[in-house]
Amino acid sequence: MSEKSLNAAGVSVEFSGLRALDNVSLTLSPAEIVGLIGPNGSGKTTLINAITGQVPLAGGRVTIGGDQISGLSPRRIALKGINRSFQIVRLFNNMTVVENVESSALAHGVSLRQAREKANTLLAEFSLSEKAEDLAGNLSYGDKRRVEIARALAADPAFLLLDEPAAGMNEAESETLLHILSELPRTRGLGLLIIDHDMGLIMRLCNRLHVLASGRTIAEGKADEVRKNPAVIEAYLGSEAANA
Ligand SMILES: Nc1ncnc2c1ncn2[C@@H]1O[C@H](COP(=O)(O)OP(=O)(O)OP(=O)(O)O)[C@@H](O)[C@H]1O
Repeated sequence: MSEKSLNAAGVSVEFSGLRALDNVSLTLSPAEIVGLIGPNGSGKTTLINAITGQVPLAGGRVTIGGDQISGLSPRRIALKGINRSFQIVRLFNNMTVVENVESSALAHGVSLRQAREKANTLLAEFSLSEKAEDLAGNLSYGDKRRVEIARALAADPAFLLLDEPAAGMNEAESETLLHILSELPRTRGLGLLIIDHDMGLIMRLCNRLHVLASGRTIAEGKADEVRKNPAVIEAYLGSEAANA
């Protein structure tokens, strides 16, 4: 378990002259859950892409415990302890559920036996044991999402960055997911960064919020305070959410 924080400092990203992120700074500590929110196109996914090395930085740096990771390949960054999920689920549909989770552990250098053990433990934790031998492609949407998170955890990350993990889930599925995610900081000392448009889920899960609008940070801090911030209400939340 890492006691080091993940730190994005003054991060900027440009796409053909468009500044998608402008001087954004965010810290994620072990065992905390931060919600990354903002209107469509405000730069949330781009910030995850910048941290995980999927897009190059036009400015700033990303460090873990002071060691620079920006500039490394996505694979090297993953090996430093950062894992992520995508807006659209990415699984090996023709492999079984247990093979999907196992392959992620194997890619991080454990033996086949250890990988199988780890996969089985994770599937039990995620109430997916009964589906271990099912083809991943045949699962319901909510189950696929959970397998994706189990896959990410099989790599034993110190930080997990989730891009709209509850998108497309029904109420029961998102309730199960919320329960699983809320336990991770305590059980694994994991730092979680979560993008989601479901403010109910975000408010129940997150200790802190970071709000982007047009690629810039417009507010950050304790969830209760941020949701009352007039700039946030104007840019994003609407008075309804602020009163929730
Ligand atoms: N690969 C890319 N090439 C060009 N422009 C991009 C690319 N990725 C993102 N953008 C642009 O950068 C801006 C930020 O996009 P991003 O996907 O990070 O926003 P977001 O806050 O995650 O949005 P949403 O809530 O809709 O997922 C948008 O204007 C988007 O069109």
